Amino acid sequence: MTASYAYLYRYSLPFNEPVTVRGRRLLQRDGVLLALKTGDGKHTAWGEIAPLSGLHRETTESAERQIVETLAMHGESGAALMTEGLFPSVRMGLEMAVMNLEASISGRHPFSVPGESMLPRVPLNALLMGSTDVVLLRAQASYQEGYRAFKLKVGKENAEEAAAAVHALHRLFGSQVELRLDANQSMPLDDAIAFARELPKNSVTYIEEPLLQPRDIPEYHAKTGIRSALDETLWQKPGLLGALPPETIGALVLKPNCLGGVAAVLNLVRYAADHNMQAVFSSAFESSISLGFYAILAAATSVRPAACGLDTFRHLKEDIQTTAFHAEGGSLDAASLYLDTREVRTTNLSLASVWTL
Ligand SMILES: O=C(O)CCC(=O)c1ccccc1C(=O)O
Ligand SMILES: [Mg+2]
Repeated sequence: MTASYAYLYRYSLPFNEPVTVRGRRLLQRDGVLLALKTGDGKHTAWGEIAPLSGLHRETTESAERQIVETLAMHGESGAALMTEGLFPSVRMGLEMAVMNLEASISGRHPFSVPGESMLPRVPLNALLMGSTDVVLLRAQASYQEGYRAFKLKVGKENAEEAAAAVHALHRLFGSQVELRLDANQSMPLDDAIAFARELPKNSVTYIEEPLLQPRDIPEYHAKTGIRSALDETLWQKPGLLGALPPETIGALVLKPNCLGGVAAVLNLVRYAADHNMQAVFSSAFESSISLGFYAILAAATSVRPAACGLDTFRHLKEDIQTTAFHAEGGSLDAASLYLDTREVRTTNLSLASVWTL
C-alpha cells in the first residue's frame, strides 16, 4: 500500500528565548509538515521539512516550492517519489514521511530488524549557552535531572568567558560528566590554539568545529592534543572527512536535515563506528516529529548510543503533538517517543495544500 493523499501544513513555533544561529537572532521556528495518507484513511504519516536560517541554503519558502513541485509531478506521472536532487531538508522530510508510512503499515519502527531486542535509551547532551551564571545554573539543574553530558557553545568573541566556564564546570563535575564544546567554525587557528591552552587538561571530550578552516584540524590536534568533531564540515565539504586523520576526530555530529537524508546519515554512522569516533545525532531545532525520528535512528544504530544533541525541544515554547516530546533522567525512550510522533494536533498548523497522488 502506498500514499494516496498528501497534505502540506506550515507551522510556526515561538522559541522560549531568542536563539542565535551563526549570528542570526531567531524568535521562532518555522517549518513545513508533510502528511501522507493511505487511500483507506487508516494510516497517516508525518515528515518534517524545516530548513534553518543561517544553516541551510534553502529557505522555508523555496523548500515548500520544491516539495510542491515534487508532489505535483508525482500526481501527474504516477512515477515513484524521487528524492535525488532535492534540497537536504526536503529530501529528509520526504524520506521521513515515506518511511513513517511504511512503518505504520507494517506495525514496526522504520529501522527495525527481525529478532530485534529492546531498543536502548538515548542519552542527551544538555545544551549550555549564555553567560557563565546561566550556564552553571543550567548545568547543575541538568545534572540533578540525570544528564551526564554537556555541550557548551563557545565563540571567538567570548573565548575568555568560555574558558572560565569550562574551568568552573570541570571543578563542579570533573569526570562525572562528558563535556563537549561547540565553536561553530568561529576561530582562526591561532585563536583556537590559544583557547585550547586555557582549558584544564583532559576536561573536554572534543570541540565541535573549532576552526574557521577545518582543513587545519590535523595541525590543531598536533598542537593541542584536543580532538575535533565535525558538524558543518560534513555537509559543507563532504570530501574533507576522508582526508582527515581519524585520530584527530572525536565525533561526527549528524544533523539529518542538513546531511540530506537517511542514506547519508547511515554512511556516516558506519564511518564513525569504523574509525573509533562517536556518532552524535543532533537537531537544528526541529519539531518533535523529527526528534522522534532521529531518536529512533540513534537507538537502532547502536546498542549504546552516544549522548545526542536532541535536547533542543526545550527551546520551543509549544509542541505540535498530543504528547509533548520529553526526556526522563537526561535520556530518551526512543520507541515510545517515536509512537508519539503519530499524533499531531493539526489545530496549531495551517493547511497549505492537498494533493492526490
Ligand atoms: O547538538 C546539540 O546539542 C544541539 C543542536 C545545536 O547545537 C545546533 C542547533 C542549531 C544549529 C546549529 C547547532 C550546532 O550544533 O551548531
Ligand atoms: Mg555544531
